[in-house]
Amino acid sequence: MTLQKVRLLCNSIFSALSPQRAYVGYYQNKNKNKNANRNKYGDKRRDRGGQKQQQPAHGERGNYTSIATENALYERFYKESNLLPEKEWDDFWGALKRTLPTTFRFTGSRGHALSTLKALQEIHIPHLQGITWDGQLVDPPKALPWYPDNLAWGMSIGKTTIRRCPPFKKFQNYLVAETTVGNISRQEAVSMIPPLLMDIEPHHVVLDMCAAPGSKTAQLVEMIHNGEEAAVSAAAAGPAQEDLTKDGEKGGRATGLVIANDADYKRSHMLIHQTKRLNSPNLIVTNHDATMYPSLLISDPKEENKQYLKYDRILADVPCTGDGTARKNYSVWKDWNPHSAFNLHAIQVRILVRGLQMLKVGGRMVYSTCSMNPIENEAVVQAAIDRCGGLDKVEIVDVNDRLPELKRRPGLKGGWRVMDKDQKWYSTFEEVLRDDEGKETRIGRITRSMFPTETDKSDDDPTRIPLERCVRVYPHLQDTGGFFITVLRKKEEIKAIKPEETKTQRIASLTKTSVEATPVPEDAVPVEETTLKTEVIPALKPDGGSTPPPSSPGKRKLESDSPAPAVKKVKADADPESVVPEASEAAITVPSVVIPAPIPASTETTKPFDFRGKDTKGKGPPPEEPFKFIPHDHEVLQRIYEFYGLSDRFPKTCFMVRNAECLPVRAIYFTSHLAKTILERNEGRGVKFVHCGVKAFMKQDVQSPEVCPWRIQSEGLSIVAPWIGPQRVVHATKRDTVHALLKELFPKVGGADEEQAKKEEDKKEGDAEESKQEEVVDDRKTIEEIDKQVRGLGMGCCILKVKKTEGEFSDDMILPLWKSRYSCNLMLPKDERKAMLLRLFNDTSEIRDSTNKNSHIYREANIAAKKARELEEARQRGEIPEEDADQVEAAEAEGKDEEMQE
Ligand SMILES: C[S@@+](CC[C@H](N)C(=O)[O-])C[C@H]1O[C@@H](n2cnc3c(N)ncnc32)[C@H](O)[C@@H]1O
Repeated sequence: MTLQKVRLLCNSIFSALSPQRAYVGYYQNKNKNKNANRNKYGDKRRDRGGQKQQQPAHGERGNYTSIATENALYERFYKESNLLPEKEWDDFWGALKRTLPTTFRFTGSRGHALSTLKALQEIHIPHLQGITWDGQLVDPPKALPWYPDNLAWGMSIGKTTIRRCPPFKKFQNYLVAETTVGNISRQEAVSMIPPLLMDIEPHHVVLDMCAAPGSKTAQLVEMIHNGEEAAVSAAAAGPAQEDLTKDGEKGGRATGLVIANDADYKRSHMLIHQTKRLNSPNLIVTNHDATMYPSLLISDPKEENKQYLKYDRILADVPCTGDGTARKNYSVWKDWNPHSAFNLHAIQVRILVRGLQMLKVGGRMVYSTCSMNPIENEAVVQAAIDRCGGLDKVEIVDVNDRLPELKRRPGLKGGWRVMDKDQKWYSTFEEVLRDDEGKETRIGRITRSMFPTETDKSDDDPTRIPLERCVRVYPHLQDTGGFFITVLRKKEEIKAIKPEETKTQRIASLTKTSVEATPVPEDAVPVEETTLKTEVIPALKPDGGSTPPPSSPGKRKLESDSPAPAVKKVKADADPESVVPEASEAAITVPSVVIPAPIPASTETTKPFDFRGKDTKGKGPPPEEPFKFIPHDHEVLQRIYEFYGLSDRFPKTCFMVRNAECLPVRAIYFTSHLAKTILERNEGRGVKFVHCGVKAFMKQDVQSPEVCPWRIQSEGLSIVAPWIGPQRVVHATKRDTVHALLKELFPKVGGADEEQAKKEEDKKEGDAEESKQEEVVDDRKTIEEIDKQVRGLGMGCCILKVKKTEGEFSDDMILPLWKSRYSCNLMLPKDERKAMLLRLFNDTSEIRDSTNKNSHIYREANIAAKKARELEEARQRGEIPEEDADQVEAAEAEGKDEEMQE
């Protein structure tokens, strides 16, 4: 296995097992020196009084009773906020201090997820009931009652028990195996809620505005592909005329699209890793500031009446203080303060407003945070609805009847207060103004929109925003983190966005003088306004967007020691191409690209923080490789179609490569029609696309001209497999067949007659060494059910179709197979084989390699693998230019069979 592959595998295992830790890791790196003395929970093992903390038992999950889960201000804030009835306080606070149970979700298509779940329910759960360990009853994992189809589970058992207690140890092996191959994803329970309330259908165009690390994006993508397997199978089996959908996709494929975006360049790449395992051609990843997300062109750029993409569904899982994550995030206890939310409030409102602008009329937008603070929640919803023109334009959807088993509390109708940095409570903005006495210390950070506007309105006042329709989830209700969700529906097109109140205006109301009469130094303004003639997307530069994005807080946790952005005024540069055409638009005010510092003023520095994790003076990220679609009559595509007998109903126009010359040299990717339209129409407009397409075919060196050098890449298997002609398909139904293929590397095909013929041929050629090797006895058995079929196949890549049959398999399966001269081999990594053996056969024994590696059967693969290793080493020494890297990949592919054994 090459170093690069080892690195990639480690990364994906790491992020699959623990997306949250992957995120924390990124920030931990940034703060490496500062945190050098900290333990794995982020504390210094000392409480505030300097006492050494008690260490958790070796191997046990961090127990928050043993580290300082105390922050008097955090406690006071929520106690005095009166979010909950007094009698619930102890439960709430007690839950917040306990370690969060581990929760996980079965991923992939519904059918696939259900079959992985079946193994849990049938093989493991029966053995995990009524077990006592160290004299205590151990809780078995339990399905989260509110999650559909039992596809999400939780467990509170500690690691030591899992390791030592045999039934749990076996269960742990299953969890690790399935997580490694991406069938199970660890995700916090509350974080699974927002996508479930979005009502996504396979034709929807969905935008995930703040998507990294991508656990919710994964849910959205799965929803887009819901039912696709069955639809594609039916279409492939049915007549050609019936499967053309209105959106131009044929063959039952989902026509929708998910665009996942994150403003942080590094985190947008984390997003790619997280979603790659889904192998979706209906996904695009972008890297933009969501407050100014660009309008994407979908009409021909030359057309006069330009059309821009509008979304059926939008998720804004915005950056927030994350104070609902205290059960897993030690920094909340350490760093919480009331003013962290102040700067975030403005960004959150802008993200929500921008989302509502881009939403289709009738479309749904979900706003969520993992904070419990009303300033980041109800206040944001209220302000965004107001800025969009009120309840005529946007309504809050009542989702009380959804997920009936989910325990929740209604949003706050009003009455919340704002605590300033001196820990003083304010009920109205006017009180702040009065207190400020012209010193302008408070109003710089506290804005009018943070206060409730609906408190005094009666329930039947039609102008009252029904904030109680928002959803609050508290830790003690069902042993989760704290979370906030609101579902919004756009009722009418939003023609104008009401301006945010500027600091100038705030000061004007304070001093009771006119706005004009109150000059304010520009560099002291944390939030700017720019009045433009039309609704504008950010200035997109034709350089592919190398302009650094503006600063903003990273994830929900505020980085109190990150360098803060200098507050500066940025010109909102109206690109006429980027304007959303809206009839009768008068002057519309949009926020400029200035984003306030995410941290208290006292820690601000003048050095701008760059999302890319580099100083803005640095070079920035490398430009993304362009996305170029291959002409449908290209000879390479013709060869592929011919070799695999691909149906004419499979689209030839959606294959692309990642090089400016549009040359299929190494990998060919497949995308959906809509993704293609968006990539092509927005080329050169400065939209920062960082990912799209599923690797469908990879080039490799082949010895014989009749073998197609383009093998099907496992990522693209489920996309192309239904359309492959009979000449490259092997059929199986029996459990024994699949078991033998998984269990053994390179099982033999062909009878003794062919073996003998080969030996004689070798002898004739006088290959002494080869003859010597042939003397080694090859005692492998052929696999009866497929032996004849495989013998009849030409060499090269093919697929194994396993059909569900009574008493054998309950689900259909498709697996990649490679036919060599005298053997065949499933092209599956060892981890995947092991997971399947465990899932399908409850078999944990080692994979057999009864082959003689020196025999002629392996010679070709061994040579190729050696060549691949040498080339990779040379590349690492810098002896091979990157443009020749495809040779390395090809050699690797050739040696893939051999690699599977390593
Ligand atoms: C709460 S996290 C999102 C978690 C994600 N939805 C998930 O389920 O995995 C917020 C994300 O917003 C990103 N972010 C912060 N400011 C942003 C902005 N102005 N525009 C877009 N993304 C932003 C952060 O980099 C972070 O990845």
